[in-house]
Amino acid sequence: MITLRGVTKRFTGPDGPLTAVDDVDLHVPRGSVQGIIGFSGAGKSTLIRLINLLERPDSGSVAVDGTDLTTVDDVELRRRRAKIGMIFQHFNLLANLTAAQNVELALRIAGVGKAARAARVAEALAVVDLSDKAGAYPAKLSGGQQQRVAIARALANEPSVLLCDEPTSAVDPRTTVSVLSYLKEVNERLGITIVLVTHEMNVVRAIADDVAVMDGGKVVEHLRLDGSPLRPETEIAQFLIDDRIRLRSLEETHVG
Ligand SMILES: Nc1ncnc2c1ncn2[C@@H]1O[C@H](COP(=O)(O)OP(=O)(O)OP(=O)(O)O)[C@@H](O)[C@H]1O
Repeated sequence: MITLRGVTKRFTGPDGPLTAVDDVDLHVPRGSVQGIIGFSGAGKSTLIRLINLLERPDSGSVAVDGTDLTTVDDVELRRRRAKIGMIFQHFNLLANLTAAQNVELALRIAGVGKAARAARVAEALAVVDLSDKAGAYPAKLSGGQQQRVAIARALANEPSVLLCDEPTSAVDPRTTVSVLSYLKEVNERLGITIVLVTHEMNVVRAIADDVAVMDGGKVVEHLRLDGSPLRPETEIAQFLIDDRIRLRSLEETHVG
């Protein structure tokens, strides 16, 4: 469960101060998938990075699983962060490590003992159906496979929350479907709460329960994806749900 209250983040940009995230409230129930959508510069990446305190808010509170992360000391923050996985647009795998070693490194950093690591690596790679690629280096993997290794790396530490910052922006539409299907599986099978940032409505529509629409650092609207017709009120939401890129059904899962 994630609860942001009155969260604001300011930066100093080339043209002076700017408010990237402006007094945002957001509640993500445990086990749900929260989409965050908006145009470039809306504040989406900053908002998701505020959830694990990669960015520290100037004001407001950020509670994950009941603890306000802005109030804990560095040791506790590190412990809490280990339970918040993150995946990125460009996968961020280390090129000189195999898939298994990339996953293992995350466990080593989190202080997991050698004996437990091998089993956890094998389990995490199995979740994303990459057991047969454990010894492969990233350069030998497709974009979709690399993102699945990144998902496995995030899962290895048994997180309660998985933050996904544009996880499908660097892959083709077919691979997008595959990555989304694994994320959905992670959510449903492991009960992990997911926050997913994207600028494509079709990506969130495929898996999210609720979409926060951002504009100018604010959440301007929520769209519930409960099967009922969407009735966007703001112009920005109306524009964003105007599907320009159609994804094939998630039923065609586990490809790419
Ligand atoms: N570290 C930083 N220093 C200065 N300005 C920043 C920093 N990070 C973000 N910004 C600015 O904050 C605003 C919001 O950026 P953010 O990356 O959160 O938007 P976004 O919606 O994720 O955009 P995109 O889809 O392009 O990634 C932008 O104006 C951006 O230039």
